[in-house]
Amino acid sequence: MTPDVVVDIGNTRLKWGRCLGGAVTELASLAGDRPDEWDAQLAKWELGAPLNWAVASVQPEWQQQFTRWAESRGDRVAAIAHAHVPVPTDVTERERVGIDRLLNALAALVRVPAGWPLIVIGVGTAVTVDYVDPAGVFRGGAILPGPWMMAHALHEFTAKLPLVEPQPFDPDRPIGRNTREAIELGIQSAVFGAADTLVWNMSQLSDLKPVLFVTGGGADLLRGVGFTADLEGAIYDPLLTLDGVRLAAESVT
Ligand SMILES: Nc1ncnc2c1ncn2[C@@H]1O[C@H](COP(=O)(O)OP(=O)(O)O)[C@@H](O)[C@H]1O
Ligand SMILES: CC(C)(COP(=O)(O)O)[C@@H](O)C(=O)NCCC(=O)O
Repeated sequence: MTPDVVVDIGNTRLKWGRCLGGAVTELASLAGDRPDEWDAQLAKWELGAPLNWAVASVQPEWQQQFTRWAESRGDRVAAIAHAHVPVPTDVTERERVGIDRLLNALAALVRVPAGWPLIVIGVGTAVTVDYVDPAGVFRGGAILPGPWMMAHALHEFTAKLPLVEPQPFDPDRPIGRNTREAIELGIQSAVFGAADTLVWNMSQLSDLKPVLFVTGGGADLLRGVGFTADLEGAIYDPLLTLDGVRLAAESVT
């Protein structure tokens, strides 16, 4: 099917991608459980009915609510399942891999000539770092708490730590001089340090230099950082998952 809008439902935000001319051209990041926001976004994009939606989700409750809302408008909603993602995997439980991780791999694979190893970092509620080998096989990766989850955990599990908004990594600030700066630096270092180590370890799996993709609502927190690994290139693409949904929708009849 050819969707009018693709949807990526994460654990914090519901993302819409407007599709025009075989590409995702615009992104909207919306609340996962706010039909009033969805109505407003439709009006903003001046979209009528009936629409074709392709939806991929790692949050089943929001997916149900979204599907009910769209179907009540008379729209068609295609749910993207693992079987729709034409990316071979070498993992022990393919069906349990977050579909967003597989969709990122699919979209990354079409952006790079065949034969290159790929690494995809997703910075959202969780951070994921995944490896696609030179044969195009998704080999799995790592999952760690995302920056906002870390900020919330530090605030909620302590008496004295304020809730801090994660900030972009700043290599010129190696020391936090007050509580807030110390938390910001701790979160930046946790995310970048983990990502950098994982990327380096994954880069050792092949003689070819990997191409790195960074996506997710928090991708900007890593923008401009220098990774230790020797990379063929680093591509920051906030539309990666949504483009994966669009590509997977081609497998839906
Ligand atoms: N408390 C929060 N926790 C997580 N993300 C938040 C929070 N508040 C705002 N955000 C925003 O939500 C987005 C989360 O990234 P996104 O990739 O959409 O995550 P997910 O796919 O897990 O829903 C970020 O753009 C961030 O700015
Ligand atoms: C790891 C994730 C929580 C990331 O989700 P997000 O941060 O995008 O909301 C999601 O991909 C997920 O629920 N995965 C299931 C387990 C797995 O991928 O193995």
